[in-house]
Amino acid sequence: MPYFTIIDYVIFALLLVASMAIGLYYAFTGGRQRTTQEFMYADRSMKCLPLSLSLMATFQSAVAIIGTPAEVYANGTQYWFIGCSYILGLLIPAHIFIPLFYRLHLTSVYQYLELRFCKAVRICGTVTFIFQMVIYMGVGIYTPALALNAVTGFHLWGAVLATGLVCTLYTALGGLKAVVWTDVFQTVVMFTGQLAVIIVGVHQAGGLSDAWVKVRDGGRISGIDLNPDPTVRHTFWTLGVGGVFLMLSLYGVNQAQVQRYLSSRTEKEAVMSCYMVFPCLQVALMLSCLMGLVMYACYGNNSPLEQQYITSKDQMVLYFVMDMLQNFPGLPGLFVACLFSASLSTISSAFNSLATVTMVDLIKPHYSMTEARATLLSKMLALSYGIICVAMAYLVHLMNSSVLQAALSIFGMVGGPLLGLFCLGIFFPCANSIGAVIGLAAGLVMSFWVGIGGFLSRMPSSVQVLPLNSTNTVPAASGNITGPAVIDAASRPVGLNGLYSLSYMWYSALNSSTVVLIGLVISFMTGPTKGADVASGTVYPVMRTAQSLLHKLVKPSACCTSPPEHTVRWSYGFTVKCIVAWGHFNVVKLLLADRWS
Ligand SMILES: CC(C)(CO)[C@@H](O)C(=O)NCCC(=O)O
Ligand code: NA
Repeated sequence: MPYFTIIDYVIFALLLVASMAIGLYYAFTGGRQRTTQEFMYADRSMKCLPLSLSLMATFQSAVAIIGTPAEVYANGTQYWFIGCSYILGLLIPAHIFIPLFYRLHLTSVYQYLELRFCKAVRICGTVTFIFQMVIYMGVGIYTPALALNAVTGFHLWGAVLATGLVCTLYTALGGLKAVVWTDVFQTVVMFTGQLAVIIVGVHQAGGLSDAWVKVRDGGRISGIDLNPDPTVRHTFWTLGVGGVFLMLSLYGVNQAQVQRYLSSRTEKEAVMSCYMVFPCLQVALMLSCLMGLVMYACYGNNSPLEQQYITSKDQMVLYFVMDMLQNFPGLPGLFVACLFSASLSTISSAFNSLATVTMVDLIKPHYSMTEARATLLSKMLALSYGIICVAMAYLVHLMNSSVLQAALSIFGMVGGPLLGLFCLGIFFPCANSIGAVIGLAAGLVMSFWVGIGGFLSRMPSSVQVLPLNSTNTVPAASGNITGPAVIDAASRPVGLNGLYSLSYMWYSALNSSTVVLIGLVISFMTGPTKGADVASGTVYPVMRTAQSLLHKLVKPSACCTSPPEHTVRWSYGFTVKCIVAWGHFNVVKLLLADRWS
């Protein structure tokens, strides 16, 4: 078993000490974290650069650092096409969600739901968010600790507790300012660690051109896969289009991110920071995909998993690092610091956003209290979520699919319905509160039905039913869940199994459109909201914007004349119905696939 040297331990300890120091700095400077405005929104004075790094770091944890290379090693670079979804996935938040939320001067993104619908919808949204983030936090803290434990024998719960404790302390003491600035520092550590490993790895593989030849001959460079089948795990459509919905749920309506947009000095800077997430995310994606390729260049099909040095794909990256970097004292430590940096920056954002929503959405509306007391309570909340996080890590212990897929499935299963709820409010003025609550519930039911159904139908017992042809035993593909999806005509899933085998990358899209569709149907049945009753600034004028754009394109001089109101409303409604019907047509097709074939 590879081992850690003293320098490695020192580097890892330095990461924790430096993060703690940043937390203490913001606890004793500025307003000393004595108001909720400072604790939750950094006095709404943040600049664009730190915000953009922090925005990226929030959903980039050890899961991505070890999950993405493992994915690329096993199945090639197809996953890289998720980068295409970043374009729309960030442009839409920048131009629709951010201006709308920023101008409402919200205290939490769920306050929007009360403004647009009613208090009950706000509470439903908040509770769903807490549920999502608490599970995700567990995955985030457990992943690096487990990998470290499996590969070096480092104490599992020691690592969980050390990171959990440090992270809780600096979040509770330093507030959002500390969270953002530790994110910046941790992002630098993260990129440096990955880059160092890639450079040394390429060197070990015999240089750049040798490495390239190996990955190319090993078939790891995937061309664009335009297969429209929604059950294939990774194609251009599942990643590039399904991914947009995933990105919207994370970068458009997630409290952790909206909190950062709201804490910027100006609306323009909030939009800019969202734009700047694009290059940062692309760099992060590139580094982790390259890491997978370098691993392949070094091991070929002879993976340490194959040779049973390790027991799961998720231990591969760390094993690779320890294996290749034995002769570079300090580098293994740097990579472990990189792994934990990624996770610290994620769970600190989770603590802070959870403390914020619990305070702002669940406690403050019901109990009046002084500012000092509210701030103290927020800090206590951050602390309690730290404890919950460690407890969740224990639960995640029980999950057993690739961590990357697990995390992205959570985003789709719980974040998807939330995205649908916000879209229902923002794009459909006719939606009412009853529609919103029932729509959200329907979305969650759909999500757990498909998500858990999919999970169960992929369990070993049902796998045996499939014909055992030679394609099922590709060496790099361990297990049926993550193997190259070779679905031939005979084993193509039909009926309900068709729905269960839907690619997890579509979860967000399916669940958010379910919320919108059911929300609209219920709203029309119970009496749609009248245009005049909708609070101002809470809906986005889709048709108005589209038509003024069109007018500008067709005849630049006539950009200010808008068509009569009823035409706008009618064509808007019609377009929306067409889009929703088309989406659901595809789901129904999937369900009835057996009858039609
Ligand atoms: C959220 C995305 C998809 C954005 O690329 C990426 O950061 C990712 O794959 N995250 C996985 C979850 C995590 O790293 O915790
Ligand atoms: Na992170």
